[in-house]
Amino acid sequence: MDAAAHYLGFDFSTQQLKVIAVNEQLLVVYEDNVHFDKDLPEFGTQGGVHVRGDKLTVTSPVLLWIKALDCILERMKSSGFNFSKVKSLSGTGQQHGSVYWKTGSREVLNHLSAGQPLHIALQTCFAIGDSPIWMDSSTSAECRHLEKSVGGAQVLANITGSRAYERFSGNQIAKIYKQKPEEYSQCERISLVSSFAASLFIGDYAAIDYSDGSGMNLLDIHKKTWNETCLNACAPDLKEKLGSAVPSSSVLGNVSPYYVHRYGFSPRCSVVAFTGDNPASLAGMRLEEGDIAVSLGTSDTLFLWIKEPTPALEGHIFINPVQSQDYMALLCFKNGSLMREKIRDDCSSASWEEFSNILRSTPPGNNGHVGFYFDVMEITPQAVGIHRFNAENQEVSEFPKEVEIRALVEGQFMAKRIYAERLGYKILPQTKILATGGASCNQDILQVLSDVFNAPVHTIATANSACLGCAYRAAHGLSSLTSASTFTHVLKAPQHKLVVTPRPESDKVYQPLLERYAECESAVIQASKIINN
Ligand SMILES: Nc1ncnc2c1ncn2[C@@H]1O[C@H](COP(=O)(O)OP(=O)(O)O)[C@@H](O)[C@H]1O
Ligand SMILES: O=C(CO)[C@@H](O)[C@H](O)COP(=O)(O)O
Repeated sequence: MDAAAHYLGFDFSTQQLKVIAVNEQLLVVYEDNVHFDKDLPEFGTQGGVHVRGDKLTVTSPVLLWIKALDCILERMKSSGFNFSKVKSLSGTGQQHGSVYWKTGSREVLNHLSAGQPLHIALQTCFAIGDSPIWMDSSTSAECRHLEKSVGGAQVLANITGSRAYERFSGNQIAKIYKQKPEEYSQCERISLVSSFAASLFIGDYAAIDYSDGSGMNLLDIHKKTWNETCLNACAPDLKEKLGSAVPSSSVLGNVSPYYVHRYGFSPRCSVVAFTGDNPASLAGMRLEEGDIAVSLGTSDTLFLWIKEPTPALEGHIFINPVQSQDYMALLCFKNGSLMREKIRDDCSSASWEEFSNILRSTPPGNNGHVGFYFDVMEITPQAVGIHRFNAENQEVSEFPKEVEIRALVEGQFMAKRIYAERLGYKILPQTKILATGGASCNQDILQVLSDVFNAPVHTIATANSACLGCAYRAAHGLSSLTSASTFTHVLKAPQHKLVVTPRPESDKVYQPLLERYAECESAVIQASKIINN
């Protein structure tokens, strides 16, 4: 690799846009973020999103993401960042969100003028200004229709890696087509958040990559092509609007002249396909066989690198973002950081420090108290509401504050272990948990994770593994142009750091509690079904 080269990774996540630059030794040399609520208050988002009146529909303004890119690049420029050193860049976006480009927008993208910020140049380019995002759960009817069209939920999972999920883009597109047929027909290209962001950099429509494309309920994860039955079940002319999918390490082209003239990028700076934030984290965490990654971002996710896909009715299989002949398994829990923040505000004076002190001073196992905290309709499992059980399995209406905090954190991690084991994952003596995402800086939360899984927890130098993974992917994608496409130089990046090990006797405490948690969970799922019907 070139001694003076830099590689950039961008992360268009739910609450913020982040950027990381690494040097030729893959060490981080620049890091920044634009926080949507705080830095761009004119869009009026909360946690980066707008939750609509029905509480099921959740969107984000597409121009917010574009203005955030203008902001972060301007800040880099003001800080003296030397864009001409950037040999390649890549990026990632929150998964499943979809962007609807109006007919004629390709022309606008092709002819961006360096004198104008992107959010002004592109302000009329979208047929739908509020993009549906991963937190949306308003498409149950579309999901049932899609499953029926292919012969059932398991058949759909066998083809696309997942049964129909409300947030998956195919079902979101189907809803847009049904509710806004005019806007749908005005649209010449549909992007994912990741490929939309890549389009901004190449000044043209960027292809969807295999890995993020696996989160749409449309891509055949074995053949790596769009499945015609799924496309037709969702909306007409969808194949043309999506374009072809490409391997995640593809080089899409060079940055558009816009970036050369406005920011001083080299005209030879390559853009490597953008992917979903969880696939990007997998690349950033450098998972090895037997390891399990837990991302504690806006959502909590758990993922593994797998060779043989066995799609199930819970969880997802995506095409692997590093080796496209392999796969990754993923479980997503919607009530992650925002739920923890809510309980922190109610029970520990809005202070993470106090929250941590309470976790430290309460006993593992919480004297038998277990809780389920689903502020919004959960994905895994499909259930809603707050449910608390005492040691006798009786549902109670309140817990003391310190019991509440431990019940929340233990419950979140017990659910992760139970669902990972149902997917066939086995915790072995050599198992490592690799933690990332905003909450992975909290050692007391990680101690509970370690105790519940009875395995050590490691982190990498930054909690932003998705963003870092994209800087690595930028370097990897470029090297694949000149040499064999391996990820080996990335494996030389700084190693993981051991943060916590399980406390003695953890297994004795949590084995019986896990069984009780699963029993109580069945009652909670049942109660949610009754409320919904
Ligand atoms: N000290 C802390 N303890 C627990 N959680 C934290 C702490 N610091 C930040 N967080 C959580 O990290 C979340 C943001 O995580 P991040 O991975 O950056 O999100 P995303 O990439 O989804 O935008 C915040 O919502 C916050 O709740
Ligand atoms: O829906 C999923 C994964 O299937 C979410 O994990 C989104 O990809 C959002 O990610 P974060 O903003 O929480 O990192």
